[in-house]
Amino acid sequence: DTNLSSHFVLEPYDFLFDTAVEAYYKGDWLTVILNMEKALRNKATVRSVKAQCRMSCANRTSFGDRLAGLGVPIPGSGSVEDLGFFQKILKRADCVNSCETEKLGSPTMHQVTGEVQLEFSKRTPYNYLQVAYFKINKLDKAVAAAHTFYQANPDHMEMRQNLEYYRMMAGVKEEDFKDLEARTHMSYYSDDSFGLAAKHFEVAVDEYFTADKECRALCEGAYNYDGYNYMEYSADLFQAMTDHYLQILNCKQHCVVELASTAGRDKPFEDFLPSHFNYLQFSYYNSEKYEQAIECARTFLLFHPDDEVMNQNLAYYSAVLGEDKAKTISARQVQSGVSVLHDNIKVTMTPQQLNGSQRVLLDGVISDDECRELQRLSNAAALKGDGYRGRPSPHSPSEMFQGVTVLKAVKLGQEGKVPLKSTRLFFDLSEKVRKVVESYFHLETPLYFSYSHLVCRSAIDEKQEERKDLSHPVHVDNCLLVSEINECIKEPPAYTHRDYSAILYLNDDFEGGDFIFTELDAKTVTAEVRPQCGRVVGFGAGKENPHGVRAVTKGQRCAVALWFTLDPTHEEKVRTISVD
Ligand SMILES: O=C(O)CCC(=O)C(=O)O
Ligand SMILES: [Fe+2]
Repeated sequence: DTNLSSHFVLEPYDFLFDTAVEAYYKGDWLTVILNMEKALRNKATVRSVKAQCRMSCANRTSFGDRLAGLGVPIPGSGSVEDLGFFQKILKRADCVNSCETEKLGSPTMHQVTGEVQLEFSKRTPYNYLQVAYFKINKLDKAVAAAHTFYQANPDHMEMRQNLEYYRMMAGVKEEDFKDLEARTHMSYYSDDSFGLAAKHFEVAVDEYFTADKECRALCEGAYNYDGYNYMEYSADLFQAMTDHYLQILNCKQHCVVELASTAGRDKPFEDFLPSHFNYLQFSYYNSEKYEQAIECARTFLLFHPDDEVMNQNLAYYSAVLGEDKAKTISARQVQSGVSVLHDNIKVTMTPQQLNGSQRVLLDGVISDDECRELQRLSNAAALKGDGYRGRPSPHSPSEMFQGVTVLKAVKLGQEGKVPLKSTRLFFDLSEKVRKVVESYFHLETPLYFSYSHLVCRSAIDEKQEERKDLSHPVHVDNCLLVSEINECIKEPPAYTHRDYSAILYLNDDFEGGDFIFTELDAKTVTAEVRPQCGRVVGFGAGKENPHGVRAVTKGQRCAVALWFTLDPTHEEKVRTISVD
């Protein structure tokens, strides 16, 4: 074997960690330090090599976001288009594998147990290091290790006392209290950072995008299923690959939350990226750089178009700079997947215009092509799944009803019964709606899917005469409406964990079918929404929003009904396949 590099093996960090812990109990402080420091270094190396390999392999086997090919179905195994796509995934996995092997030794050597992962995420190594440094009189390092550990364990009394003790010691300096694990894109972000100079926030925004790219790259590549590699995975290969692909998608979607989270805080920062632009515009305003302030204000408004304060700021900066000049300055290009409120999404009606609270009507959320594809998916699923054109409606004898959940769509995709591309679109577009709703209502914590349902209702032509009923009776999504007494009972069997709802409409070529909001009496209509492609009605799922659907008297009405929860334990099954 002439390939020397293939013999290189980076020492696995779990092994180093164990060695250090063993040495700790023998009081061999130098061995603790040597091995623990190396464990931390090697863990970081594994992560960055993985990110680099995935990024460079993604560039070499790029398939962008489009699936290429002809889309000719092969019975029972997806379509040619899906297979071409997965061939590329396999090629990429191969590339990632050899890249990692070259730089780390066999990648399987660096797989660690969940327990070890947990120790590192709780920053336990710094607890050991703190003692060891202290014992050999490396005070500055002991302080930094203690501080680093404490950031992730703010309830740790002993470390708090240690820190107080260090603070009083001679020779300890303020700058010794540093967080050795601070993520660069976080380092300027704290509650008192308003006074900081704009250039710090510029750096933070850049670093955010770098971290985002890295997080997404880490989602790619060869995954293991409980320790098994792809090729040994016992399930059908096609299914293995689709599972994998969904994991990647899911993993990438969690990057936004991941990037806004930090050790020692149980919640992610609210609205992480938009906040950066808020700080930035404020800093530019302070230094009278109005052009930049306008740019940042506009960028912030991409996320929160109706934010009153920011709109006022923008008006003020524009007046100072001159309206004509201000008009020529546009928002910064924020990478897709990070910014969700594109210019083409518009708030058509605010809660006030809809005569209620926690209600919004948005337009332009998805395109005409996307609407058509989802409607096709619904019809294909009805054909392949539950018999032609669905079943009698559970709500009205005058309509037929067909529904497909994401889980069902994924299954049909895996069985080759509907194009996987459409399944992905269902997945992606519902995610887009989720982000838009989360962002519009300025939620403090992430919104999780609890159920997603693509639903079409079709009028039965011969049953429309004398019709008085609704297509969907007035109800509340998270409690049982008793309209006779104007009450809503929030108890099972109602889906009490639902916190927000959104309906994404796909078409308008039918008669009837308007969405209505009512009072708790289920009679007094407070607002009406005419469905159309790309329109979303989003609302709180509680008793403030009783709603229903008027009779569909001709044609087919299709919509994606999405229910969200703030409680991660109720996250929808298909979206929670865990990774890493
Ligand atoms: O399709 C609609 O417009 C609303 C449906 C609805 O409210 C529901 O399914 O809970
Ligand atoms: Fe509903």
